[in-house]
Amino acid sequence: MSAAPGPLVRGEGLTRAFHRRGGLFHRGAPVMALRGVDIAVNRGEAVGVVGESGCGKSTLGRVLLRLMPPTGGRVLFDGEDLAQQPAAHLRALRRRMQMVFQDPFGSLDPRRTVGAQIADGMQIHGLAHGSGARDAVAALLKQVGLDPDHARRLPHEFSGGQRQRIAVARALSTRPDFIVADEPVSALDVSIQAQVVNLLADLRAELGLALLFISHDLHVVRHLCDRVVVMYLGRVMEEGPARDIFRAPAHPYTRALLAATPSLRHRGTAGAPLAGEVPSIANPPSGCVFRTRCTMAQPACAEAVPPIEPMPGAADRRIACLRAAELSP
Ligand SMILES: Nc1ncnc2c1ncn2[C@@H]1O[C@H](COP(=O)(O)OP(=O)(O)OP(=O)(O)O)[C@@H](O)[C@H]1O
Repeated sequence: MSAAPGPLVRGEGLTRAFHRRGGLFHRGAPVMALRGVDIAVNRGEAVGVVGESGCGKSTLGRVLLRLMPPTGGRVLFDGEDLAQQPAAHLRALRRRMQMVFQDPFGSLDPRRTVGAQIADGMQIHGLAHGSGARDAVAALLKQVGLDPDHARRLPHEFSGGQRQRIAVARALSTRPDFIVADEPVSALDVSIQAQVVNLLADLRAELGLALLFISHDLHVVRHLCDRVVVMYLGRVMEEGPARDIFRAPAHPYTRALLAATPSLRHRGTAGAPLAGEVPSIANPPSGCVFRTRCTMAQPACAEAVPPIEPMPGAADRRIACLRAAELSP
């Protein structure tokens, strides 16, 4: 397996527009779900993506896996630009990247046994057939904490947590290096969320997987992730080691997000909780998109989009704020 230097996955200047229908002859202004997002995920690293609903987290995950193409920018997987690959090579790269979706009920075919569904990826990619595939399915079920004999059952015979384990087994079936988990536990009972999170954490450590973990739940992100990317209205506001960001959030948006989670507040660093509604993503504020809710906004914030840059005094963190120098931890 090749191992180009640099991150396993890199998104550069990613934009993604969605066109809305605006009547028979008129197309409404596009929704820009991503606006110039740069992101890197290193081998074996877990990166959390957080931000309020609609800020572009799922779109980012899908674009990185090329489940949808970006409308601008590019995605490099192991150093290779996904948009430039011939179909056969793209398929080979795809084997190495998988997704676990939020809804364990909708993501499995109700009419096929879970074993058959777990075996699909192995067969498509020529990894195992026949009894080899059956053995591999049994091993995967065991690896995710299920009885190997369950391969013969249909999805409706399982609970939500068990189905999400099956979805994880299916994602692992192609022996990926990179998994995007999009809110993988938010549809589950609170009582079993931790079990599935712990399963993902264990598998990541055991298999050396890189993980993009999309979540509203900051506690889970703190528990699971090495790094955090904070998004707002299609842009990255702040990024850095999870430990540092949770200990000392810098961007006013990150501070406000953490302040909304009382158990994550830290004396001296918590800002005011978020006030007001998220502006429409179809018509975001000029300049810094967060300025209309920011307690530190100045007139200059309306004029230009602040670039995301290394934070003064913390080279492994990046922040998009005109007042970054005042915010350094
Ligand atoms: N297929 C689509 N067609 C049109 N608009 C879309 C599509 N997918 C996403 N959007 C829009 O893009 C924006 C970002 O959506 P996205 O699902 O990426 O956000 P999110 O942060 O994952 O939200 P949530 O936390 O609610 O899942 C939203 O305004 C959404 O309505």
